[in-house]
Amino acid sequence: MITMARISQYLQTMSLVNSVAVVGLSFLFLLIFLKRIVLSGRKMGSTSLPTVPEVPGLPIIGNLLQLKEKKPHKTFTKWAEIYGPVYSIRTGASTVIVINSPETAKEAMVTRFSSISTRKLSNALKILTFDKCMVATSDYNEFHKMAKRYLLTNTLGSNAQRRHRNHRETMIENTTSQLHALVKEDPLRPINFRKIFESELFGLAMKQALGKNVQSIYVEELGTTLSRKEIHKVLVIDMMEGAIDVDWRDFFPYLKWIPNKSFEMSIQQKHFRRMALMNALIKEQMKRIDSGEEVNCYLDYLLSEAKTLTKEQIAMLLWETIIETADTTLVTTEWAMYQLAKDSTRQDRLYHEMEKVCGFNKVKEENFSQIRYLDAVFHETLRKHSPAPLVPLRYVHEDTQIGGYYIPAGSEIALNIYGCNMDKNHWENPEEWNPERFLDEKYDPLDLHKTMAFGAGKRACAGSLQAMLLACAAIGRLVQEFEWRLKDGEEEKVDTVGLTSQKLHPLFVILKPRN
Ligand code: HEM
Repeated sequence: MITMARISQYLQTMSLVNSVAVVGLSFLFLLIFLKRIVLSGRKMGSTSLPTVPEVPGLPIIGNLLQLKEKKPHKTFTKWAEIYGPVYSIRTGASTVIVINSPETAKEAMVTRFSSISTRKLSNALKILTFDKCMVATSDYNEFHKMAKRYLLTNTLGSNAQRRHRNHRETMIENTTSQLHALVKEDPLRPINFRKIFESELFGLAMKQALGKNVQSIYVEELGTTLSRKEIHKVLVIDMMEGAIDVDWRDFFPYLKWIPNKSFEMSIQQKHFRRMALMNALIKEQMKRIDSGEEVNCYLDYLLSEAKTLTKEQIAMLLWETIIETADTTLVTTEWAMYQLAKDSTRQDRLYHEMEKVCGFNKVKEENFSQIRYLDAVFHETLRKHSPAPLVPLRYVHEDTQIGGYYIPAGSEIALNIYGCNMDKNHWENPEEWNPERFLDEKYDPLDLHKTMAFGAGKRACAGSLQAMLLACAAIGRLVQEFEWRLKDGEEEKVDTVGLTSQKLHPLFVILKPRN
């Protein structure tokens, strides 16, 4: 009986095992079948294409250790020589497709834009951009379109730039007269060019945004009065530093439940101080507006036109124009003056070409299109010293293809503008600063996109016109007024720092006024 019972139990177990096995096997076959269908479906679409080459890395952390030094654009460019213009890396849990040639970058930014129009922000940038509440970091949505329209209409479009011309002229006059005063004091003393230009540029940024070049302000939420220098630090310097702060949880989102207190406190504090200061600056200007005094500036425009925006959104959009004006144009102008001070032959050439067009008159914006060499100096500086070397990461929200490779949804895209502008297949001797390359007939003097410096497509730089007008006016006038020479030992100081390619060491020059 016992044996029979055991046999029967055995048979029952076996039949259960069999049933489970049959169900299991059927499920497995179903999975294989479904996978085949999915794959064959993909084959018809983008996945008949090869996957991108991978840069070998380590388990779990991927390529993070290889990116320790803070200039990933340079590492990416070196890898492009080994793996080609499109390759993938792993930063912890994320796969990032890095694009390094002008052709593939244009394909990504223009042709494939609809599949990669959203942003992937680091934890620091999520806080500092008030969760994408800026034109430059928002996704391509209704907010973006509305905010960009406001920005172009009041500040950055060509009509708006015409209306702001007086600010540019004042800025250039102030810069040159301060330089003249310093040279008069001591003709041989090296001058810190950045100190003067940075302050003047920041003044212009505040006038365009708020209608006033504020010298100091009491900030109630901070319980203190901030000087002009402190205002610049809170709105520009701290923000640029915070933007590249790394939270290790960016790379391992599955560990986001582990607190990273020191990181959070530092970023939240920067954000709090920036918002407190913006609120105080806005409040002060509201008093002006309430007293009936209107000024052509972004604040007045947003308050009268953008009724649906919240107080925080207005503060963020105003701050956006301040930081964007104050940083990249400084980077470009400082590098251009470094190159010209280093190269007296090219400096003389620029001077004489301006003389041919303007005689002894001060160079004006109307003259720019006739002075091809000025345009060439500007574009060559943008190419060699790409102020925005990496575009903030984009997110691939549907399968797509770039450069003949299959790019799966869920990847992130890093557009290496520096790599595009240094691509040996596109530029002869890319390491050389050679404005003459842009004198070639094939370049249209009015084209602001001779290099990839301003990006491309729907998200191309909205401030390219302003950047060109400011940088060319400054470069032109500075060379008309002075002979530039680098301070001894300055030539080797070519290292960069930060999110943009700012010179690590401020530019020190010896100036000789021209008669
Ligand atoms: C030499 C100076 C500058 C360079 C090299 C530069 C570079 C860039 C680049 C590469 C992008 C594209 C980002 C992307 O594709 O995601 C961009 C976007 C943008 N830039 Fe600039 N920029 C400069 C100056 C300025 C200035 C002066 C402003 C404004 C005051 C400005 C405002 C913007 C805005 C609003 C966007 C976002 C456009 C959009 O998303 O539709 N930029 N810039």
